[in-house]
Amino acid sequence: MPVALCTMSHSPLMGRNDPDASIVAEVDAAFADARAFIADFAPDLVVIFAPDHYNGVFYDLLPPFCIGAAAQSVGDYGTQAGPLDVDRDAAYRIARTVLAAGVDTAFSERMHVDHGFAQALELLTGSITAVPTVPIFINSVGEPLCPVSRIRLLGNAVGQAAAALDRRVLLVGSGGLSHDPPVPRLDTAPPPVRETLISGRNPTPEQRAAREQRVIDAGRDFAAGVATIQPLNPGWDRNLLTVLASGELDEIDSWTNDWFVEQAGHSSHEVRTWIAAYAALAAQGAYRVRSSYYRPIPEWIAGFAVTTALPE
Ligand SMILES: O=C(O)/C=C/C(=O)/C=C/C=C(\O)C(=O)O
Ligand SMILES: [Fe+2]
Repeated sequence: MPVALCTMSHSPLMGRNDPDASIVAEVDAAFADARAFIADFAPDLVVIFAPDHYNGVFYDLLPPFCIGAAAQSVGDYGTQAGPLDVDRDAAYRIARTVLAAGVDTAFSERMHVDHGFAQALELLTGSITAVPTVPIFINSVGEPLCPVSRIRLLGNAVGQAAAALDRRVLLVGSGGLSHDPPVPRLDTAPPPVRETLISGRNPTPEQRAAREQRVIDAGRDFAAGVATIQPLNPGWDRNLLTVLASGELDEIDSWTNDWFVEQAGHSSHEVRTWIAAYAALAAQGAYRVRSSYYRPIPEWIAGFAVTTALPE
């Protein structure tokens, strides 16, 4: 069945701590191109892989993956709040195929998602309900993480499931390339923050605003060169884009989780969502990258990229 792919970095700092207007215009043009590509493809189902940033998934029960049969967006960083238009039947069909392939995904009838999903759906399709969706969470933040080789297997199984649906399926991956924003970590967080990582659902508006302001401040400091967070790594980012475009995805299996962090920061694990989306596309045969935009954008704490691809 027809498939197409669009992968994109997200950043909660877009519109909150913008780079020079010429760079914003360049990114806007990349998204306009992606939207035109998607409109031309006319998907009737979006399968989106995205991470969570302790808004929907916590250490009280932290699976490596979760397929949502129903999901609602928490509305962080000004993204749309409320239910996604989840295609429940497609979600179950995909989950059955993934489990049959030996990939032990979790499953949810009440998934909570954050800007990782919502920003991508809004930017690419106009809203969180524009096209029926199957949201697939990939843990990219809460260590310990599974080896990245499992992500390729997940993507492959999702791609096989997508092929068996009689649908026009857009595969989306949402996550930054090299970046190390100040997402708290369980082993270094002070006790009150640690508790929010374990069970922090439904913060008060004041608590959410304080978290968001901390990230905005970090973006300002990073762009000013005075933040203590890890630099972006454009060389690493460009190599990743080259490998994804080459179709030689099994090369990625040897990359260790520590190497991702050393090279590209903790949140570079978010490229798991890209790897899954490309592996899903590869499940249907050879593919060709149709467009690839990249720029390191310190104001957004992001190696920022947007790609589109189609089967050959
Ligand atoms: O500080 C917190 O509690 C949360 C921080 C974030 O949610 C940061 C998110 C940053 C991204 O999504 C990104 O990929 O840069
Ligand atoms: Fe993120």
